[in-house]
Amino acid sequence: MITFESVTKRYPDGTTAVDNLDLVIEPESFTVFVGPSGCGKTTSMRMINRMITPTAGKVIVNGQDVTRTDAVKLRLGIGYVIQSAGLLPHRTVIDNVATVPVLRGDSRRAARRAALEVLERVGLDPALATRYPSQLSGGQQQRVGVARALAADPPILLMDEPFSAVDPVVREDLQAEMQRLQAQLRKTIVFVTHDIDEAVRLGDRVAVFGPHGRLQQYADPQTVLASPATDFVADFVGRDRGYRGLSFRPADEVPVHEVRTAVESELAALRLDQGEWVLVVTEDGAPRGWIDVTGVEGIRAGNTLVDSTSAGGSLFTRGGDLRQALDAAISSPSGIGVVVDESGSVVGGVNGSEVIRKLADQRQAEDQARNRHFFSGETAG
Ligand SMILES: Nc1ncnc2c1ncn2[C@@H]1O[C@H](COP(=O)(O)OP(=O)(O)OP(=O)(O)O)[C@@H](O)[C@H]1O
Repeated sequence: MITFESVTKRYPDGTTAVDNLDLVIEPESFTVFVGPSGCGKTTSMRMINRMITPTAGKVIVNGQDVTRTDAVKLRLGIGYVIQSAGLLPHRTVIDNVATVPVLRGDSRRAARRAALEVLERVGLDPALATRYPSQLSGGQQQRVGVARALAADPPILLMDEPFSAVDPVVREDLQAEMQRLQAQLRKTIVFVTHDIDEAVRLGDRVAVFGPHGRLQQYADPQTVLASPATDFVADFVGRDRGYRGLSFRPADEVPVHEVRTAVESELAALRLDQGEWVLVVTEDGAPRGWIDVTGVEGIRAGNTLVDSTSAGGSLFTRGGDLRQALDAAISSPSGIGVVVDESGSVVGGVNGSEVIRKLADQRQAEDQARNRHFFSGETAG
């Protein structure tokens, strides 16, 4: 069991990321933390494995206050899957999966044999085991990320927006795979997403986070949908369900703006204003996450790129629909949805309010067309 007891996290710059959180996560349950970007989901999750320590209150895992447990031992019992899969690029798939068991003291041979079994379990062809991560598709990499987290057979699995960066079809496959796995394995899973559809589909329990890191509702998915506890939840749930209609509308008229980008080696020298965000990209132009002034300070102080950037959510591949464009915008800490081309390189950004405006324009044009048919005596199609 995982318990949050009056947990607050305030960052040194004064941001309250999590405000007085009380939450009990039952063993073997699938709990989803959902809410828009910046409402404290990731911070809450990272307090479970002690990547972040609370400012006040306690996080208790299996009866022990995590700040009083040995961090290494604690993490051996907690698998962790992140959006970009976090695979080691210079190790083969099988060695990525075998990493933790080897660290734990298993022989390399035994760890590799077990890794092959886990790969099969997550639906990956064992023939891929000798490839390097860059030789896999995004969806396959995420499966390897899940396999790696499962390899040490931890009772708890933390998953932070694990499927946000893959396209919607692959994402549905991965969700179905997760449901199948959970039915077999019965782990205690905590899963972060900004997508209410994903939350409702996967969760036994859904925790909806709102502004300033305040928990708005914690209930089973049906209750969240049918009886939202606050106006915020009603708006979030209602708005997001309205998105479904967006999937049929192309986004090709939504303006794509230039976004400021930087590669890792340029970060320490960046000068940013408070509230300004820069998109970090690889040498090939693929997105790696957003950075703000606090992140740049972190880089200068020697923190890693992963610790200094916000992964952001889903990407919008040029040519996609309005839902994907809006999804990218609301899941991004900067409010700008990242647009990539077919090869995954950044081409610019879309703005959430412009996506909504485009939708309103399209609906208005359709209404006018219907009225024209009506007044001319034709039947609308
Ligand atoms: N290291 C940090 N220093 C200062 N503020 C931070 C730090 N990490 C997160 N924050 C702030 O805390 C708040 C909560 O962030 P958190 O990442 O937990 O939210 P989230 O809901 O997971 O959002 P996202 O989905 O974008 O990651 C945000 O306002 C964020 O800017």
